Amino acid sequence: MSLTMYGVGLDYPDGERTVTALDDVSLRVAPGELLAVTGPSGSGKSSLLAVASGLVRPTRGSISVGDSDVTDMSGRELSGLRLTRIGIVFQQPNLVGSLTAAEQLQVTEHMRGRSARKARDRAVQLLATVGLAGKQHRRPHRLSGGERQRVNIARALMGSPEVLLVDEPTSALDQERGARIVELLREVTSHYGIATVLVTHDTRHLSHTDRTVSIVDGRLSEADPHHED
Ligand SMILES: Nc1ncnc2c1ncn2[C@@H]1O[C@H](COP(=O)(O)OP(=O)(O)OP(=O)(O)O)[C@@H](O)[C@H]1O
Repeated sequence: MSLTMYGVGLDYPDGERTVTALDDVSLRVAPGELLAVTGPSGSGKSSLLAVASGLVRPTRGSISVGDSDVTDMSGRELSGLRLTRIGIVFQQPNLVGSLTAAEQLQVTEHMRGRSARKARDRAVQLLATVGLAGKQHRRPHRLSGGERQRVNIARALMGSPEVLLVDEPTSALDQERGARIVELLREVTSHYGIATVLVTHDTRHLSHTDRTVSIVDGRLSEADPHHED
């Protein structure tokens, strides 16, 4: 299923004025497509992910996952959407220190109605998919920064999302580990046919993405990744 935004605007109140964080944003991300969104600090990148995930309601415009209009949904329906159709990879992995890698993935599975055994099998399988075969028993302090980010990505895949929203996944990693994380996103996007939006400051990894758009003052424009630096 694709992610579609049409004429999306987001205003934040700021004293007597409003700040326009998103201004008439329209885009479509197809299944299996990895779209990079770049832009300077404060340009609206996090706002774009926040409205796409339904965490923040846009002031104007419409957002759809497949043929479901996200902007019409109740809070309860939006929670269900994030559980089963949208995966979110936050910048910081936010792993629970006392849980193993597999348990990080299993912890919310009862909300999806999966049995403990099925959740365990899926967690182990997804950890292998992201390159962590045999490391399912490790707690976060025994994983590297790149490995923690892989657990974060595997956790976002547990609900078999149609749309994956990824916020600055390479910011805490060196060049090589960052490049491998973007390669991994490329692989899972193609393999599972997910529509993926990757927000990044880091223009070094854009060769692995299908398309790049840039955002400045809340407005999107197509960018040529080879002329970004
Ligand atoms: N809760 C809020 N209240 C008021 N203004 C906000 C709020 N959140 C963001 N903004 C403003 O909206 C604009 C876009 O912010 P956003 O966080 O989307 O940018 P960004 O591109 O993600 O920045 P960064 O790369 O620094 O994380 C900025 O001008 C910011 O100051």
